[in-house]
Amino acid sequence: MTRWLATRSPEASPTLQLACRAQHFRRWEIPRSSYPMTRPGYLTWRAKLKSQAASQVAELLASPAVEPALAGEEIERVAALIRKENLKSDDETQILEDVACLVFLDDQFDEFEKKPEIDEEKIIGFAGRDATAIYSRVHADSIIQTTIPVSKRIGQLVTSTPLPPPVQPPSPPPPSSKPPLASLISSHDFAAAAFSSFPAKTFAFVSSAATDLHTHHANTAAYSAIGLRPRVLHDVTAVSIRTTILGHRVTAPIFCAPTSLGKTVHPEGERELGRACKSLGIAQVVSTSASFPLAEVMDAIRLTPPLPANGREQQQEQQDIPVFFQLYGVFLTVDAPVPGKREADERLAADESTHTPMSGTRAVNDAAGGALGRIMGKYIDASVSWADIAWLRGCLPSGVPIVLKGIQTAMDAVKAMEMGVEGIVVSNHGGRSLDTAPATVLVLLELQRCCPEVFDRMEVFVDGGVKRGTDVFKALCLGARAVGIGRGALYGLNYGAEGVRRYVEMLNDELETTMKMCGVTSLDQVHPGLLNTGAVDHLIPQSAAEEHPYAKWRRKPEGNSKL
Ligand SMILES: Cc1cc2nc3c(=O)[nH]c(=O)nc-3n(C[C@H](O)[C@H](O)[C@H](O)COP(=O)(O)O)c2cc1C
Repeated sequence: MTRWLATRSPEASPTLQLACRAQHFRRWEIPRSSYPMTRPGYLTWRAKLKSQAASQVAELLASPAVEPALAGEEIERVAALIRKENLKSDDETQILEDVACLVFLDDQFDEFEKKPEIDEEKIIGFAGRDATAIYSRVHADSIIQTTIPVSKRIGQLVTSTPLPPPVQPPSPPPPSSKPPLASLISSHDFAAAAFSSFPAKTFAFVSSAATDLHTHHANTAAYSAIGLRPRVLHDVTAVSIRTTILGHRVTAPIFCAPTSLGKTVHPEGERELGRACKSLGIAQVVSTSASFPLAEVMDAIRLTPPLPANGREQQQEQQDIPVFFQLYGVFLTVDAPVPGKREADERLAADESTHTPMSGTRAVNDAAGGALGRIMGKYIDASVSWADIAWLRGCLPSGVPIVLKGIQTAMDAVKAMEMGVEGIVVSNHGGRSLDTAPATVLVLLELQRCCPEVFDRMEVFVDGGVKRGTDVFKALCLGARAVGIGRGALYGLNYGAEGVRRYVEMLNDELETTMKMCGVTSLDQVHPGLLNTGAVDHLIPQSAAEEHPYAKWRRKPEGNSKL
């Protein structure tokens, strides 16, 4: 359906695209045999299919799991299209009907024609009436004659009727519906723009998270559940959000978290992200699964001219922008010994030419799908353990910091501190690894409660679900040195470096506003007392112990059972 929609209507609106993909939603639930094999039976069956698919799809689209959320009118429009309302007067409904017909011609016509009950008159009727009408609308004889080779017969029937002269489709195909960058003013706007303009597979790969998405949603929801305690009557004329990360000065406590396969979003992928980070004066962590080798990312960064210094005194920082990987430090991701099960990514086949030069692995599809996330599974070593941290330290030149990314409990934060690493990222991979793992801001609270000393002995970073300047502020109040942005940076990258800059500057502005409203002017003034965490306190473990607080029963080893 998607392919034929692109042919029939390259400029199809996002709602039409959705309706097109969803029009046969759970069709198998109402088999044709459940209605009499007569024409009235057929028509009733079709009407039932449409109304059931429309209401099920509307229900699904309204669920909180759908991100970014769709407006009620958009959902209603998708449902109306699936119901094929106003077929004669609504151009989009007509396009949807045409696409269904084209799919039939392409895929099912030959089988249909062979059925004994289908006589010549019906075929000629269908070809002369329906197919010719579509043909006239599409205005491109190549569609029927060349791209449906199996249906030669229909081609003959159609082309034997008088037709308007073929008109070439507009070239080049118009760009997908991407709103102008200047119209985007929130992280949600960027996500919506990505939804309407990324190819379906790219959006599935970037936005997806593990299984039922609980952790993915909890990351953001936990920030909303924490309240601010605004303080008034402080002089907040000038605020500074500058800080340092592992000894390097940066203009904001925000960094681009490592994300793989940047080319799926922008042809210059991580190189373009690097240009944006350099001109912003913020840190970038480059993934081992980047679309470019590290040296090429570094070249792009080196060649990026610094922007003129602005109010945040960027110029000095631009000489010293930390790129973490193997230069300024090593971020070792520890929360994904195996890839998470990301079903939205799994369901759509991957482009098998997608590969990651640093790991040397490539996308592969099979009957179950083709998650791009599987690429990582091909080189991750599930046997890596704490002992390897000491080994890694021995391999690195002295002074190169190690940061463990993916710490999710006080126990592991303490262990990391004892191993002497310079930093940790409290992260659950943006909810992409293990569903129902805790929201990361709650893990910061756990560290505050159970092992506050870690904040003095290492730099603690956090990522996951940060969508607002208030989120950044809350993380910093709870001891984070800086926050990582994963998906958001890729949604910005949809518009190139300029988009990433707009995205980060938008968060910076929101952060500054929050600081002013809370009566603080620099990041060394933030502290947990500026927050009300009452709504989540009961979720925070009481100690850094392995034991469950009260459930003590343990399974007996096999063989000792008295039963
Ligand atoms: C498309 C995508 C690819 C990612 N690839 C990596 C990766 O290669 N290595 C890694 O440590 N984390 C990876 N992550 C996780 C991010 O570094 C980060 O932890 C997460 O995205 C933060 O959550 P957020 O997207 O809600 O900001 C990836 C995340 C996304 C969305």
